[in-house]
Amino acid sequence: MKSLEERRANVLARWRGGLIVSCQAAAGSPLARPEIIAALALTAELNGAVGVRIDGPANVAAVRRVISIPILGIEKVIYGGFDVYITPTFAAAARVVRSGADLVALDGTLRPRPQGETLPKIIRRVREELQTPVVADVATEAEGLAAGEEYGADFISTTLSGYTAETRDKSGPDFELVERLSKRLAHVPIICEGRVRDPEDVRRAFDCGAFAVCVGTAITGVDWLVRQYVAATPVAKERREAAIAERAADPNGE
Ligand SMILES: CC(=O)N[C@H](C=O)[C@@H](O)[C@H](O)[C@H](O)COP(=O)(O)O
Repeated sequence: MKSLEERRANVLARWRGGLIVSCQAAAGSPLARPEIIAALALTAELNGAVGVRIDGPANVAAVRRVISIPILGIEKVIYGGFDVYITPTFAAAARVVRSGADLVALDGTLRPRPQGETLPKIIRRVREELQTPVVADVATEAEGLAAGEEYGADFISTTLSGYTAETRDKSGPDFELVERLSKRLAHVPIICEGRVRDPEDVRRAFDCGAFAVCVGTAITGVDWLVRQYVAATPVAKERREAAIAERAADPNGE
């Protein structure tokens, strides 16, 4: 098994200044199949991406068979009563590492976690017991500083900005968070992730001090992309108008 330091050095050398492509598909999408996720990941590699972000052990294993760039593994698990869902437990992290991930991203907020686990403890266990570097997915500057300075996360990603109670009002990539964290955390690389929609956003993220940029929906979110274009068609407009008219005619209807 490679040591934590070897893995960390490998990713640092290969990811600096590069693009990570998040290859995910929502449950229920016809794209949510390991062989399709693997094809998306290989497409990313062949066209110059330096890494991929992959959800779930079965997808990680399928991707590992076809690419050689580092895989950032996550496992999204929903537990009733908890808001954290990105690799919420040590067991989830262990599953993606066993399936072939080179590093693990996990919820880096201080929100309560299932099974009484805590962020500092999960980060320590992933690094020590799995010898695997950790990316902390954060929403705020305070969370990034805590994860990077106090709990030993190897990388910080702005993934959750816009998706927590405190940051719900944010739209677009959080360039300000990238800038603040990269100034304050000189030794912890910052990944800009979340709502990066075009190449100009990527340039701006690097200008703000990002170490790497991760793009998902704008590249691999085929379901989302089709919906955006459909929404701009006359057919969609007619459907919207018909629905409004139907509700006006029968306000108590289903
Ligand atoms: C908040 C959350 O659950 N983010 C997820 C994390 O894995 C993914 O759903 C995103 O697609 C990913 O972060 C990339 O972002 P975007 O798809 O906006 O480029």
